[in-house]
Amino acid sequence: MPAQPAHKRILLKLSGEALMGDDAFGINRATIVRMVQEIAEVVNMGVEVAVVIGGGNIFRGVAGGSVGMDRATADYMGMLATVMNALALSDTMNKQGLISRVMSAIAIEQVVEPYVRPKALQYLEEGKVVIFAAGTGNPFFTTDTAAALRGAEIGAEMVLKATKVDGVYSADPQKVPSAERYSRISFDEAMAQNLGIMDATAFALCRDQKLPIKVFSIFKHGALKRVVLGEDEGTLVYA
Ligand SMILES: Nc1ncnc2c1ncn2[C@@H]1O[C@H](COP(=O)(O)OP(=O)(O)O)[C@@H](O)[C@H]1O
Ligand SMILES: O=c1ccn([C@@H]2O[C@H](COP(=O)(O)OP(=O)(O)O)[C@@H](O)[C@H]2O)c(=O)[nH]1
Repeated sequence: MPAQPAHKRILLKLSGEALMGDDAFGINRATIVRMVQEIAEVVNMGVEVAVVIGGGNIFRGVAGGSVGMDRATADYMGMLATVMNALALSDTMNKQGLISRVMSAIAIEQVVEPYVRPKALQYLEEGKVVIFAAGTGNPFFTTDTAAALRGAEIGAEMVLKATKVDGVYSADPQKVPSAERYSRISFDEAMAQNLGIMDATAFALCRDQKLPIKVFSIFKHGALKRVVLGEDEGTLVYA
């Protein structure tokens, strides 16, 4: 008998920057195709998958703000960047035989449908992949917070944060090579140590809702499937 998934419904957060692959910016075709193949594997196991996609490969509000732009304006540009990524992801999914629907937190109806919670739940029950675009719809937030928010709203059993590093470390591993990886850490410990893997708003929301987070590498082949099967992969952040 094939292995059974440990989770029925998950919220997958895909880092925008991971979509760049080895490119300097934008969306790397081979990278997005490979990501979709990994997602298809878990969808085909019967897991209901919702995705929150970032936008850092195209635009980051903090970067715009730092060069003198009004921060809120820069953040709206960042949200629009996530819509572009969502459309690219959805297109790639549909070409690979998955059925996906993009829902936006900001009104942009000629392009994608608005986020309506019951509709999102219906799509998930029908086995469609729902891609949440435009983050939370508010400036000064991140797509990590959107992942926590939407994860809680749809009753996901876990938030899966697919990123460039393979877990939560004692310090940023890209800056401190000697940092050690945790196999599990509580929200309180992660927040007390100010670990930069996720912003505090996202951590706090997940902690309050008792929604665990699994941090793992999007570049590691088969990692998503192993997380869904409940195998030892990445770092578990628990309440
Ligand atoms: N304690 C830590 N453990 C792991 N990664 C960390 C830590 N502190 C900072 N980071 C950094 O956080 C990044 C992941 O955050 P993420 O928000 O997914 O990136 P992005 O902003 O591209 O989406 C990693 O690239 C890593 O360098
Ligand atoms: O609820 C949100 C989500 C995102 N953003 C903006 O969109 C950008 C891209 O999102 P993020 O940086 O979270 O993407 P990732 O780190 O995953 O690439 C952010 O920098 C913000 O400027 C925002 O203003 N509100």
